[in-house]
Amino acid sequence: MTDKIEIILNQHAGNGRSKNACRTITEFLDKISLEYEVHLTKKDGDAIRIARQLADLKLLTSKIVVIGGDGTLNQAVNGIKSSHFPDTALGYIPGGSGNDFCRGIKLKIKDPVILMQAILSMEQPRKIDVGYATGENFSHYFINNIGIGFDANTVYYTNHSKRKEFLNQMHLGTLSYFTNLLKVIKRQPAFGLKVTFKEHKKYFDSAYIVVATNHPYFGGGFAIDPTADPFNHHLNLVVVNKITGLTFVKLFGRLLFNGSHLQDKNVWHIETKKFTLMNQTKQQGQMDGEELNQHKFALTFHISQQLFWLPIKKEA
Ligand SMILES: Nc1ncnc2c1ncn2[C@@H]1O[C@H](COP(=O)(O)OP(=O)(O)OP(=O)(O)O)[C@@H](O)[C@H]1O
Repeated sequence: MTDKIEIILNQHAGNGRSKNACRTITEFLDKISLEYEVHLTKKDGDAIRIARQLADLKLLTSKIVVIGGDGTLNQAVNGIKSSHFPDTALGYIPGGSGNDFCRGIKLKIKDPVILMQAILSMEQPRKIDVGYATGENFSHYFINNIGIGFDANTVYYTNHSKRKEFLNQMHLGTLSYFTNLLKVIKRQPAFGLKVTFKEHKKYFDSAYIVVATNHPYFGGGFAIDPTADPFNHHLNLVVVNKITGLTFVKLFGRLLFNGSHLQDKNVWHIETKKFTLMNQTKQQGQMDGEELNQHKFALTFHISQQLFWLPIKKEA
């Protein structure tokens, strides 16, 4: 029996989409006379702190529900994992611009109130894979992916572009990503990369796109690895070598059209429980669409799980 909803809201996510979703949900909760409290994020990192504090209260008859984009959900998961009760479940109403996590877990319900009703009716939470990356001064869970190079650079340009807000307002977040993608094609250099997995070491002289991913999607719906599955207790790693001109366009077309880019000679991918990545020159990084800035990353990736109040058929 749920007698209260603790809402973690990032009202800036999705250019107002989260704020609107929260309004309709609180109207619905008022209507059914269910108690709730809205915990607003005011700055970066707030969703970590709020989720941790709520989990530490071990509220047995409340459900915590996040309303925001993938970045806000990422923070809430990290807050739960760093609490004294890391098995605390999280509900989620997507309100971002990309919403890759919900696409990746094949969440069918789009209407926030119907989703809230489904969350309320759930008696048992579902387990879904999340990634976990560690390095020197780095220890984070991620729900979608961590990318080094091309896609991270695209996130960087998208976040710093004046057109993002305009395109988001027009509900064209993916287009915003796409136009910046063209800019990055010109600017992203090739870089050296070392990958270690199982007993193997693999070196790339000219890595270009490097994505460790929990499910197929990045950038608001691009299926970088259509074979990735957020329920199989594995992470996938995709490395694309530097390609230019027509080769790039053709490969990108295959990615959009049928996912056959994975078979191209310039693309390498694995599916495994654990691997390490080291890039030899400083590159931009991204985690669930948030900038990690430029680093020579040395990260070990593991698979982990998080409990969610989300009505999905499959479970990890
Ligand atoms: N009150 C706030 N003001 C400004 N930024 C905030 C606030 N609260 C959280 N943030 C920042 O918002 C970012 C998270 O945005 P989020 O990813 O949830 O939305 P989005 O980018 O619109 O969605 P998506 O990632 O799904 O495209 C984080 O960087 C977080 O620190």
